[in-house]
Amino acid sequence: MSSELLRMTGIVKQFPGVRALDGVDLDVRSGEVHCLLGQNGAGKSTLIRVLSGAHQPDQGTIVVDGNEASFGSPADAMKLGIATIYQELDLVQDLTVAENVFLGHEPARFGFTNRTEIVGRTRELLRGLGHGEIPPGRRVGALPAAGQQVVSMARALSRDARLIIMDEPSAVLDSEEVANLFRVIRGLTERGVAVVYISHRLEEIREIGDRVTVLKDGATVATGLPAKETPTTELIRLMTGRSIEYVFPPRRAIPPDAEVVLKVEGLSRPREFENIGFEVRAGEVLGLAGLVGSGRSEILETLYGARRAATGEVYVDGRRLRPGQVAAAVRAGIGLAPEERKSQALLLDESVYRNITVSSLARFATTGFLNRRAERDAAEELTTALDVRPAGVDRPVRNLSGGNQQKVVLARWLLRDCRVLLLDEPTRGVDVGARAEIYALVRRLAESGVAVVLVSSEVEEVLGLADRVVVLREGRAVFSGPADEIDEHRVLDLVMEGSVV
Ligand SMILES: Nc1ncnc2c1ncn2[C@@H]1O[C@H](COP(=O)(O)OP(=O)(O)OP(=O)(O)O)[C@@H](O)[C@H]1O
Repeated sequence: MSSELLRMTGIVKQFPGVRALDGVDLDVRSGEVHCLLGQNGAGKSTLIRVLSGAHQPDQGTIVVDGNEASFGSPADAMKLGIATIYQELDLVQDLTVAENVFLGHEPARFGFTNRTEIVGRTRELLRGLGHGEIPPGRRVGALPAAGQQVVSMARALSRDARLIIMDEPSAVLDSEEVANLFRVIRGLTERGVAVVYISHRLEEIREIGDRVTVLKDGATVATGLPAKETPTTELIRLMTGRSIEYVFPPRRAIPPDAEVVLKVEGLSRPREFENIGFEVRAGEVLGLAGLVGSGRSEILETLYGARRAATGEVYVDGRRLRPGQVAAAVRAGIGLAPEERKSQALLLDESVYRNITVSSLARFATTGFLNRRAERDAAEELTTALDVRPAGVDRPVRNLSGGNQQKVVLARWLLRDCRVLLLDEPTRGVDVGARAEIYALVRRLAESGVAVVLVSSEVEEVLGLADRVVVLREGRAVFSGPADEIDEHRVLDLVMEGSVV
C-alpha cells in the first residue's frame, strides 16, 4: 500500500498584481505518478516552485511524512527528498555526466573528490534507470535532450530523492523518447519514488498517471481523480470550465489548379537530410513527421536560409531562392516560427504587444511614425483569439507563464504577412483550449492563400492538421502523400523501422 508522502493545503502565492496561487491543495503518495493539469497560467509552475523551495508561499502548509515542513531554499526541499526536473534543465553543459550528477555533493575523501567513485556511482545510477549506455565521462552538452533528462534524474536519485517533480518532460521528446521516459518513470515508482508529472498532452496522463489534480486560475478544482478512468472530456471541462471539441478544423479540398507557392527540389545537407522534394500549394498545410534527429527542423531552417543546402533548390511563387540567406527568404515571404521560442525569439522585457508586432512594424508605420493604437489593436485581437492570460497587452512578456509566452511568439508569426509559414512545434507547451484556437488560425491562414509547413512531434497533430504529409526517417522521406492515406500506426512504423514506402 502506498502511503501519503506529501500534503499541501491552502497554498497562496501572490505576485505584484497577480495571485498566482489562491488556495491550492495537493497530496502525493509514495510510488504514484500524480499528474498536475491546468491551462497555461493556471499556476502549475508556481506550485512546483513552492514545493521545490524556489518560492516561499504567502499562506498554506506543507506536510512531508506527517511533519510540517518549511522550505527556505531548494536545498531544504532536497533534504526532505524533493527534487525538481525543470524543462530548462539546470545542468552544466561543459561538465561531464558524472560531474553533473554529483555537483555540489561530491563524495570526498581527505578533502579530494574521488573521481573513480563518482564515475562508478553514476554508472550504477544510469544502469538503474535503464540507461547504462550513457557514458559517465561524456560532456553533458553533447547529449540530446532526452539523455540530459536522464542525467537530471540520476542527479535527483544520487541525493535520495523520494519525490521527483517533472515539468513538461515530454515537451522536448519524440514518441520513441517518451516511451523510454515512461519506462524510467515506471522503474522509479516501482522503487517507491513518487513522481509529480506536468504535461499538456492528455493522452500521456492516461498512460502514465495514477491520479490527477486539476488547477484552474490558481486554485484546485479537482484532486485525486483516477487518471485512467476519468474521461478526457471531463478533464478538459475541469481545466477550462467549458467543453471543447478536441477536433481539427475541417479541410477544404485544394483545387487542382491552385498555384504552387513553395517548391522544394532535391534538397540535401550532409548528415542532416537527403534529396527532399515537395510542393505546397496556396491553401495547403504540409506536415513533416519524424523523430528528433530525422532532419525535420533542419529542413525548415534551410528553407528559411538559416542553413545552406549542399544541393537542391527552393522556389517561392516560381522564383528561385538564394540559398543560405535569411534576408532573401524573408523578402520572398517566408516566415519561421522556431522550435525554441524562448531563446530564439522573445524580447523578455518588452510588452506583449511589441513582441507580437515586432516583425510587422512596417505595417504600423505608414506615416513614418508608429501607430501605437493600431499596433495594440492588432495584438489584442490575436491575444484574445489565443486566450493569452492574464489579458492586457502592456505587461512585460517575462511575467507570463511558459505556455502564454509560446502563444505570444506564435501570434507574431500569425500577424506577419507571409507567403510561406514554417511552423516548428507550434503547440509545444500550449494548453488544450489554445491548441484548438491555433489549429483554427493555421487553417484560416492557409485558406487565405498561405502555404504552411508544419513540424510536430505529435503525430496526431500532423495527421489532423495537414493536408499532405511527408514522413522522414534519418533525413530521408519514407512516405509522401495525402494525410488521409496514412494513419498514426503506419507513421510510427515508418519512423521507427523505416520499412518500405
Ligand atoms: N515572477 C512573476 N511575476 C509576476 N507574475 C507571475 C510570475 N510568475 C508567474 N506569474 C503569473 O502567475 C500565474 C501562474 O503562472 P504559472 O507559470 O504558475 O502557470 P502554469 O500553470 O505553469 O502555466 P504554463 O502551462 O503556461 O506553464 C500567471 O498568471 C503568471 O503570469
